[in-house]
Amino acid sequence: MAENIVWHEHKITRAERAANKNQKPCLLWFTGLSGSGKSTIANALDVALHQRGYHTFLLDGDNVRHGLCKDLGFSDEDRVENIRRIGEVSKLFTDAGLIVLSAFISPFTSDRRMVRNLFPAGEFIEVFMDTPLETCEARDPKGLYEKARQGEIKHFTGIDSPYEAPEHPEVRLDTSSMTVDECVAALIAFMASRGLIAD
Ligand SMILES: Nc1ncnc2c1ncn2[C@@H]1O[C@H](COP(=O)(O)OS(=O)(=O)O)[C@@H](OP(=O)(O)O)[C@H]1O
Ligand SMILES: Nc1ncnc2c1ncn2[C@@H]1O[C@H](COP(=O)(O)OP(=O)(O)O)[C@@H](O)[C@H]1O
Repeated sequence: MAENIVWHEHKITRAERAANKNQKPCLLWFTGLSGSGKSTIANALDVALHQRGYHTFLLDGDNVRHGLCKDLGFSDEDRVENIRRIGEVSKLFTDAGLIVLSAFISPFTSDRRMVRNLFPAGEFIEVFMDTPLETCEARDPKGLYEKARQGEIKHFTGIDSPYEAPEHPEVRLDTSSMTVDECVAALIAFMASRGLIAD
């Protein structure tokens, strides 16, 4: 498909764009079940980084599915395409020099690996929201587990569609035992330990 298309190098490099922002771009990839806290923690980290003066952007499942991915559903095939598009968009935003936070269920290991492989070593940070299904289901913030249990929603992750848990995430957070502030502190500490933000 891309055989007659030539890649154009930009005059301003990725490194120059980041240097103007005084920061190191990276992608924090939040993965986990619905209700595991991806959106809550990504938003809280976004606020914390923004307050420290960093230039960030947050990509979130529900919002992206209203626009860029509104043609996609929840079949395995559509989820693969969803993550492919979001990975590419995340890459573009980091090329622009931003710290990107992406929060999607992203249930398949191979798709998360594909996104990781778009990035130089150390710039992709997998954040596994390792909150037990029972906690997510008890929270049921959108009433979707209830509908899935009653068969009103098919292919719901964790119920009748698989979630392949990351084996070696950079960060693992369980929001059944950690507060929002503790999760944010753990992420800030991790980023500082990797030199992505100042101590
Ligand atoms: N069948 C099914 N399975 C899982 N989730 C469902 C489904 N139908 C709708 N929803 C809602 O869509 C949100 C997940 O979208 P994602 O783009 O993150 O999913 S995926 O990464 O492509 O698997 C998810 O949002 P979160 O609760 O924020 O995870 C749900 O609100
Ligand atoms: N420690 C915690 N961390 C994150 N969310 C929590 C925590 N305790 C309770 N919650 C609640 O759990 C729900 C998580 O939902 P959400 O962040 O939308 O998850 P996801 O984006 O993974 O679907 C929210 O209603 C949030 O207020």
